[in-house]
Formats: sequence, structure tokens, C-alpha cells
Amino acid sequence: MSDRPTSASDARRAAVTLLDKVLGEGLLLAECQTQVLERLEPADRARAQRLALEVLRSLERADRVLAKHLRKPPALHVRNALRLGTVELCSGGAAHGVVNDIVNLVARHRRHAQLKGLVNAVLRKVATDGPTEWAKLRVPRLPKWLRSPLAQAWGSDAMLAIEAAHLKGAPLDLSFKPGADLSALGGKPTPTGSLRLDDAGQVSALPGYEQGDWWVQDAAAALPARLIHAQAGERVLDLCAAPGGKTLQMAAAGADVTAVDISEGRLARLQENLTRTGFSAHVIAGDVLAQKGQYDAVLLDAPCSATGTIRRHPDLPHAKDGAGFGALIELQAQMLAHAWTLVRPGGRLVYCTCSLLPDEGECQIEDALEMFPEARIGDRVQILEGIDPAWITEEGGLRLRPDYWPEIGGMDGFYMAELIKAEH
Ligand SMILES: C[S@@+](CC[C@H](N)C(=O)[O-])C[C@H]1O[C@@H](n2cnc3c(N)ncnc32)[C@H](O)[C@@H]1O
Repeated sequence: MSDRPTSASDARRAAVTLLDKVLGEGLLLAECQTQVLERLEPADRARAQRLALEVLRSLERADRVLAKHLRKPPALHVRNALRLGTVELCSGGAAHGVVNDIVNLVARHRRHAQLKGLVNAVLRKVATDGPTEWAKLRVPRLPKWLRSPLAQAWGSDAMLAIEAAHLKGAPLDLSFKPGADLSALGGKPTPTGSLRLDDAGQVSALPGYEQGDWWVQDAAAALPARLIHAQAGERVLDLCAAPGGKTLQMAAAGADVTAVDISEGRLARLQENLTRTGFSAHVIAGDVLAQKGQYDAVLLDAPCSATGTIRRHPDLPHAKDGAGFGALIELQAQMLAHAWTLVRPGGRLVYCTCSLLPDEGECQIEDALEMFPEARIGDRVQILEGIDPAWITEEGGLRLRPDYWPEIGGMDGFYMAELIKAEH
């Protein structure tokens, strides 16, 4: 057999490097993948990403299978190579190709080359026993730092259902221009009016992408803009707007949108999205807390733990430990209080976060209703298309979770609520 690396080997090597960065350095994939994947061909880049995501989703299972064959865990890089091999072997990968590739990957590493014999022996055992064992393993659980507060908030049955949704991953949801012909895409409408594709492949190769007929937006993430219900000609402020999914929805409704975000890099993506779709908005690079003026409607999509997006970002629970969440919750409260000053009398504000933690959702709105005497909760949530009334919360917001819609592929976790400002 030749030892020459193939394109599959390049993808595997890159996947292991990504795992080293997430599990060793606490980086999110979004923070390291551009650099790690830049030298790969597009197909290998996609393959490396997919492999890293699969391992992160199934990490607990891979470790359980490997634990039987290892007296003590080896160095992280070797462990990650073994995890990748295990996940591939247990999900139908051809044993010969996978084992050889992973062994070569370790053999080429200066510091770990002497472990190639161990890797070979372990993966051969995994190839024999792993696949049958795999099917019997429990659904991987979230790490304790996150599982405990979520189980406390939603109960232990819901927790298991959320974890099952995380393991399944997410379909691709699109929002689209009114009247766009999407028939070439296939897909099915969600109850809330997004278009859902199950096996989408490369997004930019899909029909209608170049023409800007649609943009990628999870069905749950499309609801805050439905809730604010921007009207043609209204002055709307989109705070924390980039990369612009909600800006596009409100611009599509004909509103006069001002989009604010602090990140120049993310605003460049918002601008690309505006150009591709042909919509326009005033774009401001700046801090929410420095904004001035009065608007008919303000949408605040505050920075948050992003714990509602784990089915698409399984790196998050492994890279983070919740240490920064207290500061985020404080910032959300400050942003909400400032955003409220930007709403004209009689106007409205929609607050939302892609978080599963009530501290970043329900609690923020409960506090706001106490602190802003001229605020009341809006009732548009009750007439939103496709909403289960059970999702409406005690204070009148909307709680969405990944375990909702299990039969059609779930949705991101989200919280949103509309506050109406009194006229006088
Ligand atoms: C949840 S994302 C927004 C997603 C966006 N609304 C959409 O629908 O595409 C949160 C955004 O908040 C921005 N952000 C964080 N702190 C900010 C601040 N102090 N002022 C303005 N934007 C901020 C981040 O750059 C990030 O783009």
C-alpha cells in the first residue's frame, strides 16, 4: 500500500487539527476554521468540517468505545485522531482506508509517531466491535456546566429530547423574497413559512443563490422579524444586525431599516447579503449603547451564549465553560434598557436571543416589564403563523427549543418578546 497522502487524508488531518483547537485551546470552529482549512480544496474543506462536526456531536460515544481499549487516554492529538477514526468506523466508514489513514496521520507526527502501533491496534479492535456497540450507546449528554441549568429550566425529559435534537443536527432553512420562484430548490415549507431543505449540499451552488432570491436563516431565527411586523415606510432600527438575516426580512417588507453592529467583519457579510439580494439599509458600524434617535420599531438580537444553536454548532459546549455568560447577561440588560430609549412613544421593541437559558430570555423581559413603566407586552405573538400556543411563555414571550418539531427536523432554540411603548 502506498503511504502517499490522499485528499481524504488531508481532510482527516485538518479535522483532527480542528478538534485539537476546539478541545485543547477552547476555540470555536468559527474562530479557527478559516486558518486551518485555507489550503484545502473546497471539497476537502467541506469534508474536514463535516468530520469535525460529527466527532463533536458524538464525542461521548467515541470516548466510551475507546475507553475499553485504552488503559489511559493518550495525548490530545492522538486521542482526537482515535476519536475521528472511531466515529468514522462506527458510522459505516471502510475499515481499511480509515485505519491506514489515521495510523499514517499519527506516524507523521514528530512527537507522537511512536504511538502508531497503539493506534493501529486500537482502531482494528474498534473496527470489529465498535459498530454493534455504537448503536446501543446512549445519546451524548451536554457537559455538566450547561446540562444542569438547562435541565433545571426545562426538566429532565425535555433535556433528553434537546440532546437527541443536538445529535441529529439541523436541516437548511431559507427565508426568501416575496414572490420568488423556489420550485427548483425542492424542499418543504415549515409551519412558520420558511423553506426547509434536508440535504442541501453547497449553499452557494443552489438555484437562486446568485440571483439573491433567498438567504439562509433557521426557521426559529426568522420569527423575531415576523413578530416585529415591520411595515413599508416605517423607520426600523436593527441592533446587533450582522450578518443581516433579520435586516433582509425587514427590508423585504419595505421598511426603512438602519442596521447597527460593532463588528466590521460581520458587517461586510451583511453588506454582501444586501448586495446579493438587492435590498438596501443604512449600515452603521458602532456600539448599540452609543445609538441615538427615535424609531417606530427596534429589533435587538443581543449577543448571547448561543446555546440554542448547538445542533449546528456542536463545538460550543466543548469549547466553552459558561465563564463569560454572566457578563453577557449584564450586557443584554444594558442593551435592552438603551434600546428602549430609542423606541418612539407608541412604537415597539422586539428583544431576542438564540439562547436556551431563561436568564438571557424570559428573565430579561420580566425585569424590563418591571423597570419600564410605559412598557406592556405585545400580543402579536398569539397570531404568528405556525406557532404552538404552548410555546408562549407566562410573561407573554415566545420560547422555542431544538426539540420542537421533532418530526420535521427541529428548530434552533430561541427566545423573543415584543414590548409596546405607551403613547404618552
Ligand atoms: C446574534 S448575532 C446577530 C445576528 C443578526 N441579528 C442576524 O439576524 O443575522 C449578535 C451580533 O451582536 C454584535 N454585537 C455584539 N456586541 C455589540 C455591541 N456592543 N454593539 C453592537 N453590536 C454588537 C455581534 O457583532 C454580532 O454580530
